[in-house]
Amino acid sequence: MSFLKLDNVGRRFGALQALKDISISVEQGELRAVIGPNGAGKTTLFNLISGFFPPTEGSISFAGQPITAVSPNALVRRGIIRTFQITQVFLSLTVYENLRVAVETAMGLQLRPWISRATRAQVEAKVEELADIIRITPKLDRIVGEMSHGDQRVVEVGIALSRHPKLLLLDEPTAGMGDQETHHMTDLIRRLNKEQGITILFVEHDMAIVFGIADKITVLDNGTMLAEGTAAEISANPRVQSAYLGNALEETAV
Ligand SMILES: Nc1ncnc2c1ncn2[C@@H]1O[C@H](COP(=O)(O)OP(=O)(O)OP(=O)(O)O)[C@@H](O)[C@H]1O
Repeated sequence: MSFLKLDNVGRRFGALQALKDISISVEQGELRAVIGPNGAGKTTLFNLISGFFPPTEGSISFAGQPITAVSPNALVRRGIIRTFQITQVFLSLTVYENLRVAVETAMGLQLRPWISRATRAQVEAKVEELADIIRITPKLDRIVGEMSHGDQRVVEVGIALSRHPKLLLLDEPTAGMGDQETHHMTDLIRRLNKEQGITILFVEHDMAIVFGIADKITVLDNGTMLAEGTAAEISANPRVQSAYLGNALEETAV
């Protein structure tokens, strides 16, 4: 059984057919990249999966349950987390404080006037665990607003993790990052998938990253699904080459 399944999904905005006849199956534990030129429909696809708006055609299921018309908040509770959706990075707070607020919120503690010492210790342990996973421990006392863009996005991922995602949707996770930050984020994505077992769908323009880490790649073009397959299959697909990859493939020498 597919973990995430889209059956003939389409989305119209008035006269514009932004997505048409999209059928995708993602297995549990998969690391799936979604690629395509600007306007191909990648963000629209994420909006549909995360419940921002429903498809105008077709159906979506997750973990065997239909989710076609389920609200974003209900989907978060079911484990579908899109980074910005729950990302409330407080720029004036430290990394530690941001993670602590996220953990307290996830544990339903935010409205409690008083938290026991045992619960406080539990929160602290969880914050330290998250910091360790995202490799931010040395920067826990830094004010988030004073950190680099790359570090801020890593903190966002840490906050997303506090909600125990089963399916994590990352929209251009390395956009605007330098080499070192890109490497950190790419390594984080891979570890979340391989070590934490989180199924991940990510939109990415950097083909070296896509071909380097994705188990499978879905290629969208002009609202339709052009191809789906492993890196080797996609790089050998003539339709993909002519529609999108072209020189990018030669440059990464896949
Ligand atoms: N809410 C909306 N209302 C109207 N049109 C929309 C809406 N969202 C997306 N579109 C249109 O749907 C098409 C697909 O857009 P989408 O943002 O999904 O593409 P994309 O692949 O994410 O592009 P990019 O790589 O530039 O982010 C575009 O023509 C866009 O203008």
